[in-house]
Amino acid sequence: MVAAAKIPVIDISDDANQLQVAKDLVEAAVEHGFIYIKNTGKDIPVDSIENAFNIAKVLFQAPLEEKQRCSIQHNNRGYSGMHVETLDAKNQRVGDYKEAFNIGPFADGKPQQPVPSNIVPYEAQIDEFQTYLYKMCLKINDLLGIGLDVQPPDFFKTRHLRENGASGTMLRLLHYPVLTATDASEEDVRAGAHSDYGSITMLFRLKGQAGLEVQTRHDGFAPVPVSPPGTEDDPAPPFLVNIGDLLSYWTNGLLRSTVHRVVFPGGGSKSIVDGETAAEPRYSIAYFCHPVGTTQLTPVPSERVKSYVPPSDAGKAVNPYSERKVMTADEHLQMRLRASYLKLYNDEK
Ligand SMILES: O=C(O)CCC(=O)C(=O)O
Ligand SMILES: [Fe+2]
Repeated sequence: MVAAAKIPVIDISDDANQLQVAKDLVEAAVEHGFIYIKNTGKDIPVDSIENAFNIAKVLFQAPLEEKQRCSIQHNNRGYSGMHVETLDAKNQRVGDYKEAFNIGPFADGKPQQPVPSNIVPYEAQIDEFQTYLYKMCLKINDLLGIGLDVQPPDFFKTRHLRENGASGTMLRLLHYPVLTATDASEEDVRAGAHSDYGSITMLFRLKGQAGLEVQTRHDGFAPVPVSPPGTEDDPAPPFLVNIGDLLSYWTNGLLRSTVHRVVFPGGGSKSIVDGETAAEPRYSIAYFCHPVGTTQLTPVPSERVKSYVPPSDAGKAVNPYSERKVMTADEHLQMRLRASYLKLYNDEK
């Protein structure tokens, strides 16, 4: 049995205990950058998550031409096919072995982008799921502000409110097919090592489906089980929250943005946890939260952030985008998208 990554499990559903929960969340964000959020079914109904996975399965079964009709655009919405995105451009010679569909916010119950016709009947369910995710994004941002004693404590939350302006927030459905003998290449990775771009990411996975690994402080990678000990009997596996580069940058590096990847586990250094397999297609759903695009990323008003001095041995753990120069949330996102979608941007120069 391999050693799983050490990531705390936190229950944020108990509002009576808010201050302690907020402090625990911040400590986990400083220490690990990844947090399991216990899934009690209270904030996000289990049905809604199951529906979303079923919709993803339907969507990816659409004919390739139909998915390509909805190809990803500069607004970061739409379909990206196999090998199109390269999350670790410095080290990968082949793009990621995955396909993905990015869905932006709906307006009046309707997507504001082309979607494959086979998911049109499910638009109401997608809209509802996105609403739960948006509320959860606000709740976690609220807790982080309280736990960090930002002034005012709702600083992060108000900067994520839709009514304050458009943002890069995105729902992403992901499909990682099984590596077939004919396609197989030594160079294939499901998702190259990367840190996320935004403020926080919420990640949903299916029981038994291996693949996600996080970088440890010793420069190795450790698997992240879908169902860590103590959550086996919950209505659904916990979801993961991880800190993205923007929030790390915004807090002068205090909150940790952790490098992670998705592998074909089972061989060599790519270990697998008991009860999980890579023998079936893998699906995951990510919700990338971003503050309103015009937000200036000057360090957040918190004494703890102000007095934070990064450890001198931080080395690679320091986010490569943390060099301080003021930019907006939108500029930060554009910088990262250009690096990941080389072809989309280069073809149009
Ligand atoms: O599929 C996963 O488990 C992780 C995906 C991921 O890290 C990403 O899309 O940023
Ligand atoms: Fe990621």
